[in-house]
Amino acid sequence: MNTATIKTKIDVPKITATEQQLEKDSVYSTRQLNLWYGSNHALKNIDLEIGENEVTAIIGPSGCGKSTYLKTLNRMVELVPSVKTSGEVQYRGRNIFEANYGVEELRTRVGMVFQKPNPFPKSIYDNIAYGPRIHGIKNRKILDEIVEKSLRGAAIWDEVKDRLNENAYGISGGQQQRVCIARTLAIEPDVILMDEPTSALDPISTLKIEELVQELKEQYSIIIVTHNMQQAARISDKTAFFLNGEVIEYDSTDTIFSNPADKRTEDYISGRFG
Ligand SMILES: Nc1ncnc2c1ncn2[C@@H]1O[C@H](COP(=O)(O)OP(=O)(O)OP(=O)(O)O)[C@@H](O)[C@H]1O
Repeated sequence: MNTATIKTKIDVPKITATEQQLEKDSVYSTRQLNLWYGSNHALKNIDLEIGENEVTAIIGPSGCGKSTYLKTLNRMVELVPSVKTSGEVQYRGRNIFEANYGVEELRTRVGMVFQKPNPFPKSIYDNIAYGPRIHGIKNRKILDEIVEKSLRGAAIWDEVKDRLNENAYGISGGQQQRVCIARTLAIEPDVILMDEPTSALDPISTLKIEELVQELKEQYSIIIVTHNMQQAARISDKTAFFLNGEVIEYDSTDTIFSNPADKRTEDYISGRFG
Protein backbone atom coordinates (compact mmCIF):
# COMPACT_ATOMS: atom_id res chain seq x y z
CA MET A 1 0.00 0.00 0.00
CA ASN A 2 1.54 3.35 -0.93
CA THR A 3 1.56 6.40 1.32
CA ALA A 4 -1.12 8.16 -0.67
CA THR A 5 -3.55 5.32 -0.02
CA ILE A 6 -2.72 5.30 3.68
CA LYS A 7 -3.32 9.03 3.93
CA THR A 8 -6.77 8.82 2.40
CA LYS A 9 -7.75 6.23 4.99
CA ILE A 10 -6.84 8.41 7.95
CA ASP A 11 -9.89 10.13 9.32
CA VAL A 12 -8.78 13.78 9.34
CA PRO A 13 -10.92 15.94 11.63
CA LYS A 14 -12.34 18.99 9.86
CA ILE A 15 -10.33 22.10 10.73
CA THR A 16 -12.49 25.16 11.32
CA ALA A 17 -11.46 28.58 10.03
CA THR A 18 -10.76 29.71 13.57
CA GLU A 19 -8.35 26.81 14.13
CA GLN A 20 -6.65 27.48 10.81
CA GLN A 21 -6.26 31.09 11.86
CA LEU A 22 -4.56 30.08 15.07
CA GLU A 23 -2.07 28.03 13.06
CA LYS A 24 -1.00 30.97 10.94
CA ASP A 25 -0.11 34.48 11.98
CA SER A 26 -2.94 36.53 13.33
CA VAL A 27 -2.72 40.28 13.05
CA TYR A 28 -5.48 40.79 15.59
CA SER A 29 -6.81 38.48 18.29
CA THR A 30 -9.97 39.77 19.86
CA ARG A 31 -10.78 37.97 23.09
CA GLN A 32 -14.03 38.33 24.95
CA LEU A 33 -14.34 41.92 23.79
CA ASN A 34 -17.30 43.81 25.21
CA LEU A 35 -18.12 47.42 24.53
CA TRP A 36 -20.79 49.71 25.95
CA TYR A 37 -21.91 53.16 24.83
CA GLY A 38 -23.30 54.24 28.20
CA SER A 39 -25.80 51.47 28.95
CA ASN A 40 -25.99 50.26 25.33
CA HIS A 41 -24.12 46.96 25.16
CA ALA A 42 -22.91 47.27 21.56
CA LEU A 43 -20.31 44.46 21.38
CA LYS A 44 -20.77 41.19 23.26
CA ASN A 45 -18.00 38.68 23.96
CA ILE A 46 -16.35 39.03 20.56
CA ASP A 47 -13.70 36.39 19.85
CA LEU A 48 -12.08 36.84 16.44
CA GLU A 49 -8.70 36.02 14.95
CA ILE A 50 -7.89 38.23 11.99
CA GLY A 51 -5.43 36.61 9.56
CA GLU A 52 -2.42 38.22 7.95
CA ASN A 53 -2.57 39.12 4.24
CA GLU A 54 -6.21 38.26 4.08
CA VAL A 55 -9.38 40.20 3.47
CA THR A 56 -11.79 39.79 6.36
CA ALA A 57 -15.33 40.99 5.75
CA ILE A 58 -17.65 42.06 8.55
CA ILE A 59 -21.30 41.75 7.57
CA GLY A 60 -24.60 42.13 9.40
CA PRO A 61 -27.70 44.31 9.60
CA SER A 62 -27.68 47.99 10.50
CA GLY A 63 -26.77 48.72 14.11
CA CYS A 64 -25.26 45.29 14.85
CA GLY A 65 -21.85 46.71 15.82
CA LYS A 66 -19.78 46.38 12.63
CA SER A 67 -18.38 49.92 12.61
CA THR A 68 -17.95 49.87 16.37
CA TYR A 69 -15.82 46.74 16.08
CA LEU A 70 -13.72 48.30 13.32
CA LYS A 71 -13.21 51.50 15.30
CA THR A 72 -12.17 49.47 18.33
CA LEU A 73 -9.27 48.01 16.37
CA ASN A 74 -7.54 51.40 16.10
CA ARG A 75 -9.04 52.72 19.37
CA MET A 76 -10.93 55.41 17.49
CA VAL A 77 -14.05 54.40 19.38
CA GLU A 78 -12.54 55.92 22.52
CA LEU A 79 -13.28 59.36 21.10
CA VAL A 80 -16.84 58.74 22.27
CA PRO A 81 -16.81 59.78 25.96
CA SER A 82 -19.39 57.24 27.19
CA VAL A 83 -17.46 54.21 25.86
CA LYS A 84 -16.38 51.41 28.18
CA THR A 85 -14.68 48.20 27.13
CA SER A 86 -13.67 44.88 28.67
CA GLY A 87 -11.69 41.95 27.27
CA GLU A 88 -8.68 42.15 25.02
CA VAL A 89 -7.79 43.27 21.54
CA GLN A 90 -4.32 42.01 20.77
CA TYR A 91 -2.59 43.59 17.82
CA ARG A 92 0.56 41.68 16.87
CA GLY A 93 0.51 40.00 20.25
CA ARG A 94 0.01 43.05 22.47
CA ASN A 95 -3.20 44.19 24.12
CA ILE A 96 -4.01 47.64 22.70
CA PHE A 97 -5.99 48.49 25.85
CA GLU A 98 -2.84 48.34 28.02
CA ALA A 99 -2.36 51.60 29.89
CA ASN A 100 0.98 52.44 28.28
CA TYR A 101 0.07 51.37 24.75
CA GLY A 102 1.00 54.10 22.25
CA VAL A 103 -2.20 54.90 20.41
CA GLU A 104 -0.38 57.15 17.92
CA GLU A 105 1.87 54.30 16.90
CA LEU A 106 -1.13 52.01 16.59
CA ARG A 107 -2.80 54.44 14.20
CA THR A 108 0.38 54.64 12.15
CA ARG A 109 0.34 50.86 11.77
CA VAL A 110 -3.41 50.64 11.20
CA GLY A 111 -4.82 52.89 8.48
CA MET A 112 -8.50 53.57 7.97
CA VAL A 113 -10.65 54.36 4.96
CA PHE A 114 -14.14 55.69 5.58
CA GLN A 115 -17.53 55.37 3.93
CA LYS A 116 -17.45 58.79 2.30
CA PRO A 117 -14.23 59.83 0.61
CA ASN A 118 -12.72 62.46 2.94
CA PRO A 119 -9.71 64.03 1.24
CA PHE A 120 -8.23 67.11 2.89
CA PRO A 121 -9.01 70.41 1.11
CA LYS A 122 -5.50 70.40 -0.30
CA SER A 123 -3.78 69.34 -3.50
CA ILE A 124 -3.67 65.65 -4.38
CA TYR A 125 0.09 65.77 -3.72
CA ASP A 126 -0.31 67.33 -0.28
CA ASN A 127 -3.02 64.83 0.68
CA ILE A 128 -0.55 61.98 0.16
CA ALA A 129 2.49 63.82 1.56
CA TYR A 130 0.59 64.87 4.70
CA GLY A 131 1.28 61.75 6.80
CA PRO A 132 4.94 61.37 5.82
CA ARG A 133 5.50 65.11 6.54
CA ILE A 134 3.99 64.65 10.01
CA HIS A 135 6.49 61.84 10.49
CA GLY A 136 9.29 64.28 9.73
CA ILE A 137 10.00 63.62 6.07
CA LYS A 138 10.80 66.95 4.41
CA ASN A 139 13.06 65.98 1.52
CA ARG A 140 11.15 66.80 -1.67
CA LYS A 141 12.66 63.94 -3.68
CA ILE A 142 11.70 61.39 -1.03
CA LEU A 143 8.21 62.86 -0.77
CA ASP A 144 7.86 62.73 -4.58
CA GLU A 145 8.75 59.06 -4.47
CA ILE A 146 6.28 58.31 -1.67
CA VAL A 147 3.50 60.20 -3.47
CA GLU A 148 4.07 58.30 -6.71
CA LYS A 149 4.43 54.91 -5.02
CA SER A 150 1.29 55.43 -2.94
CA LEU A 151 -0.80 56.63 -5.87
CA ARG A 152 0.42 53.71 -7.96
CA GLY A 153 -0.39 51.37 -5.06
CA ALA A 154 -3.93 52.72 -5.01
CA ALA A 155 -4.24 52.29 -8.79
CA ILE A 156 -4.81 55.99 -9.47
CA TRP A 157 -1.39 57.29 -10.55
CA ASP A 158 -2.14 57.29 -14.27
CA GLU A 159 -5.37 59.21 -13.74
CA VAL A 160 -3.88 61.98 -11.59
CA LYS A 161 -0.16 62.16 -12.37
CA ASP A 162 -0.63 65.35 -14.41
CA ARG A 163 -2.97 66.91 -11.82
CA LEU A 164 -1.00 66.46 -8.62
CA ASN A 165 -1.22 70.15 -7.73
CA GLU A 166 -4.99 70.35 -8.23
CA ASN A 167 -7.33 70.29 -5.27
CA ALA A 168 -8.40 66.75 -4.40
CA TYR A 169 -12.04 67.93 -4.31
CA GLY A 170 -11.84 68.42 -8.09
CA ILE A 171 -11.71 64.72 -8.96
CA SER A 172 -14.57 62.21 -8.97
CA GLY A 173 -15.81 60.47 -5.80
CA GLY A 174 -14.30 57.15 -6.88
CA GLN A 175 -10.98 58.84 -7.58
CA GLN A 176 -11.14 60.67 -4.24
CA GLN A 177 -11.63 57.33 -2.47
CA ARG A 178 -8.54 55.91 -4.17
CA VAL A 179 -6.60 59.06 -3.19
CA CYS A 180 -7.74 58.40 0.39
CA ILE A 181 -6.47 54.83 0.09
CA ALA A 182 -3.18 56.19 -1.29
CA ARG A 183 -3.02 58.57 1.69
CA THR A 184 -3.32 55.53 3.95
CA LEU A 185 -0.63 53.64 2.03
CA ALA A 186 1.77 56.59 2.30
CA ILE A 187 2.37 55.89 5.98
CA GLU A 188 3.14 52.25 5.17
CA PRO A 189 0.54 50.64 7.38
CA ASP A 190 0.35 46.99 8.33
CA VAL A 191 -3.45 46.79 8.41
CA ILE A 192 -6.11 48.73 6.49
CA LEU A 193 -9.57 49.10 8.01
CA MET A 194 -12.29 49.93 5.51
CA ASP A 195 -15.72 51.06 6.67
CA GLU A 196 -18.10 50.57 3.73
CA PRO A 197 -15.57 52.14 1.35
CA THR A 198 -17.73 51.78 -1.76
CA SER A 199 -21.19 52.59 -0.46
CA ALA A 200 -21.03 56.14 -1.82
CA LEU A 201 -19.59 55.09 -5.18
CA ASP A 202 -20.93 54.15 -8.61
CA PRO A 203 -20.56 50.55 -9.87
CA ILE A 204 -17.44 51.20 -11.96
CA SER A 205 -15.61 52.94 -9.11
CA THR A 206 -16.78 50.15 -6.80
CA LEU A 207 -15.28 47.55 -9.11
CA LYS A 208 -11.98 49.43 -9.18
CA ILE A 209 -11.82 49.53 -5.38
CA GLU A 210 -12.73 45.84 -5.19
CA GLU A 211 -9.91 44.96 -7.61
CA LEU A 212 -7.59 47.17 -5.63
CA VAL A 213 -8.46 45.41 -2.37
CA GLN A 214 -7.53 42.10 -3.99
CA GLU A 215 -4.15 43.51 -4.99
CA LEU A 216 -3.50 45.20 -1.65
CA LYS A 217 -3.96 42.03 0.35
CA GLU A 218 -0.65 40.75 -1.03
CA GLN A 219 0.99 43.34 1.19
CA TYR A 220 -1.55 44.32 3.80
CA SER A 221 -4.17 42.74 6.01
CA ILE A 222 -7.56 44.23 5.27
CA ILE A 223 -10.72 44.30 7.34
CA ILE A 224 -13.74 45.61 5.49
CA VAL A 225 -17.23 46.39 6.76
CA THR A 226 -19.76 46.03 4.00
CA HIS A 227 -23.52 46.00 3.58
CA ASN A 228 -23.05 44.50 0.16
CA MET A 229 -23.05 40.74 0.51
CA GLN A 230 -22.01 40.15 -3.10
CA GLN A 231 -19.03 42.33 -2.37
CA ALA A 232 -18.10 40.30 0.72
CA ALA A 233 -18.47 37.10 -1.30
CA ARG A 234 -16.37 38.50 -4.16
CA ILE A 235 -13.42 39.94 -2.31
CA SER A 236 -13.00 38.42 1.15
CA ASP A 237 -11.26 35.31 2.40
CA LYS A 238 -13.03 35.19 5.77
CA THR A 239 -16.40 36.56 6.78
CA ALA A 240 -17.76 37.36 10.23
CA PHE A 241 -21.52 37.71 10.57
CA PHE A 242 -22.52 40.11 13.35
CA LEU A 243 -26.00 40.33 14.86
CA ASN A 244 -27.04 42.47 17.85
CA GLY A 245 -23.43 42.98 18.91
CA GLU A 246 -22.48 39.28 18.72
CA VAL A 247 -20.49 37.28 16.22
CA ILE A 248 -22.94 34.62 15.13
CA GLU A 249 -20.60 32.90 12.73
CA TYR A 250 -17.05 33.36 11.49
CA ASP A 251 -15.60 31.15 8.81
CA SER A 252 -14.16 31.09 5.33
CA THR A 253 -16.22 33.24 3.01
CA ASP A 254 -17.01 30.20 0.87
CA THR A 255 -18.50 28.38 3.86
CA ILE A 256 -20.45 31.38 5.10
CA PHE A 257 -22.06 31.90 1.70
CA SER A 258 -22.50 28.30 0.59
CA ASN A 259 -22.93 26.29 3.75
CA PRO A 260 -23.48 28.45 6.84
CA ALA A 261 -23.74 26.60 10.15
CA ASP A 262 -26.26 28.95 11.78
CA LYS A 263 -29.80 29.47 10.56
CA ARG A 264 -29.55 33.22 11.30
CA THR A 265 -26.54 33.51 8.96
CA GLU A 266 -28.44 31.68 6.26
CA ASP A 267 -31.48 33.92 6.74
CA TYR A 268 -29.34 37.05 6.53
CA ILE A 269 -27.31 36.10 3.48
CA SER A 270 -30.43 34.99 1.66
CA GLY A 271 -31.98 38.39 2.32
CA ARG A 272 -34.69 37.28 4.77
CA PHE A 273 -33.84 40.16 7.11
CA GLY A 274 -31.55 43.17 7.39
N1 LIG B 1 -21.16 57.33 18.93
C1 LIG B 1 -22.11 56.53 19.44
N2 LIG B 1 -22.71 56.85 20.60
C2 LIG B 1 -23.68 56.05 21.13
N3 LIG B 1 -24.10 54.91 20.57
C3 LIG B 1 -23.54 54.54 19.40
C4 LIG B 1 -22.52 55.33 18.77
N4 LIG B 1 -22.16 54.73 17.63
C5 LIG B 1 -22.90 53.61 17.53
N5 LIG B 1 -23.73 53.49 18.59
C6 LIG B 1 -24.69 52.40 18.84
O1 LIG B 1 -23.98 51.16 18.88
C7 LIG B 1 -24.70 50.14 18.20
C8 LIG B 1 -23.84 49.62 17.04
O2 LIG B 1 -23.67 50.66 16.09
P1 LIG B 1 -22.67 50.53 14.85
O3 LIG B 1 -22.60 51.84 14.18
O4 LIG B 1 -21.40 49.92 15.29
O5 LIG B 1 -23.46 49.46 13.95
P2 LIG B 1 -23.24 49.07 12.41
O6 LIG B 1 -23.47 47.61 12.34
O7 LIG B 1 -21.94 49.59 11.92
O8 LIG B 1 -24.45 49.84 11.72
P3 LIG B 1 -24.60 50.44 10.23
O9 LIG B 1 -24.55 49.25 9.32
O10 LIG B 1 -25.95 51.08 10.25
O11 LIG B 1 -23.48 51.40 10.01
C9 LIG B 1 -26.01 50.77 17.74
O12 LIG B 1 -26.98 50.50 18.73
C10 LIG B 1 -25.68 52.25 17.71
O13 LIG B 1 -26.84 53.03 17.93
